[in-house]
Amino acid sequence: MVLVVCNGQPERPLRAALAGLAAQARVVLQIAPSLAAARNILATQTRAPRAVVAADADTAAPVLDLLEILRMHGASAPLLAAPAALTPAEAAALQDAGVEFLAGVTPERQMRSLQERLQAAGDAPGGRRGERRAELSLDDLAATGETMARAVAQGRRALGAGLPVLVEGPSGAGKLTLVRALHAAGMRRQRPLRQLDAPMLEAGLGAATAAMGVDVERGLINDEAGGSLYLRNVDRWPTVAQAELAELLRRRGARHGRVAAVAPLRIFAGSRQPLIDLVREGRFREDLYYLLSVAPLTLTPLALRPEDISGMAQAMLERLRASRAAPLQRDMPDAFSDAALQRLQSEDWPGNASQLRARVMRAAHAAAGPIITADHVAPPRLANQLAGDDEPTGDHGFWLMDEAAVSQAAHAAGPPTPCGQIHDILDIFDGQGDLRPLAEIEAGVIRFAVRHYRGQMSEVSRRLGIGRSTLYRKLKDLDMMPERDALADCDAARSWPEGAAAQPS
Ligand SMILES: Nc1ncnc2c1ncn2[C@@H]1O[C@H](COP(=O)(O)OP(=O)(O)OP(=O)(O)O)[C@@H](O)[C@H]1O
Repeated sequence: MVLVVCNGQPERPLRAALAGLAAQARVVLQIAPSLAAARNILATQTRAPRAVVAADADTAAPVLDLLEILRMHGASAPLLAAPAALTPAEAAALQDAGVEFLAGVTPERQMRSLQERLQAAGDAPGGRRGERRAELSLDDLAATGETMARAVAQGRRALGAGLPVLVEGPSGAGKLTLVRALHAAGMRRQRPLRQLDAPMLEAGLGAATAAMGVDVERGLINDEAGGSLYLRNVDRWPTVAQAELAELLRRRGARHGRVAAVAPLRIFAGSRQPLIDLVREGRFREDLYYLLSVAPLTLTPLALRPEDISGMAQAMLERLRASRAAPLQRDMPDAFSDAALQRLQSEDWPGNASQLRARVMRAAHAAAGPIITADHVAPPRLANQLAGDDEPTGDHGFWLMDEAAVSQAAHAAGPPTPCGQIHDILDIFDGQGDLRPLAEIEAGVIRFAVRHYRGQMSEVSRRLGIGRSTLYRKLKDLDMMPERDALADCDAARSWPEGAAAQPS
């Protein structure tokens, strides 16, 4: 699915170009005529978009706002835009944010550029092509806050012992950033850090590693690939791939025995959910869990570690400055006011570090002087609306090419708080005033309960009076598994144990 965000219903030339794209590239397009509509689609879709297009944004601000919404929902899809009039500073701000530019001045040419981009992305599933790499070192990370400092210290110990490292934490918490820094600090830094992600594994582990140019046997068992391998989102790996990986790691262990510390390939794994919970629920192989979790590190949600926020925001700003050419740095702020930092610390950050980064970029762009003030870091106007500060705009319509998504999104359209209100979700009547089928009402109740109890599945199952396995089966039937479901994502922060610090390795 490609999400196309417009300012109002698209004009005729854009509509024609979109129709052409849908037909030629055979992609499902979802058109959101406002940022609020885009947010609703992201909150209700079970499949992440392949790409997001800010179709008629002329300036940098709405594109950066959209980026923040994407980060809030843990969407790592590339964001593409074709703003007509940008100052060099605005262009640099968008580039820093990883926004890609569509070529051409006409909608038709721009959509052709999008089509080429989608084709080019076909060989990089799961990759984050839109994200510019400006690595943070372990020292940089350790300086950002207590939780990070603890995780870094434990990570360093694991590096020294040559142990596989499992990093757990919700979407956008900084797992990959930590893994990159650990890789860069280790003995294998001259060799690449490769990533294997769940979407790459549909055809099995062998096919996925072959696509990376690595033979499973030689690369992963005999370690000829060298460098590091990051097993991203292992909590979402298909069962077959879990079995293949467990077998490979066992054979690798048998081969290297106790000399794993000097083996040329280091294994990292990342999980958005506490893996042990999945083991208990029978959704993750126990043997694989023990193979991967020799040195577990936990990055709790940002909301649970407000002491990390100012250090992270400063680090993000510094990195942003460093990534710009010297003449452009002069126009950039270089510090936050105390009030700005306090404001950042007072927010919930459901999208964690990803969302914070998007906000910092937006603030750096908005600030005219050397200091970022509290006003600059205020949530985008849309966030205020969603938090109920403004009147609802009523602008939640969709012009969609996917019928299922229309009805799904229409159900959740316009929740006045980020977690919705009961009448938005539990409408037992259809548009004609007739009762909805029981299955639909039940789906609404489950959806509401997941939101209401902030993704805490044990609480949801207790309150609904059903077992956890029944709950998970129903979620699966409804295509609402928590990790895929932005409803739970909305409060993923609370599904992690409060105050859970990084575990000793
Ligand atoms: N300690 C930090 N300091 C500065 N920036 C950070 C820090 N941690 C994360 N970031 C930034 O936040 C963003 C999200 O981080 P990252 O991709 O590492 O999250 P993740 O937990 O791996 O996400 P996902 O679960 O979606 O894969 C990145 O842009 C990264 O640069």
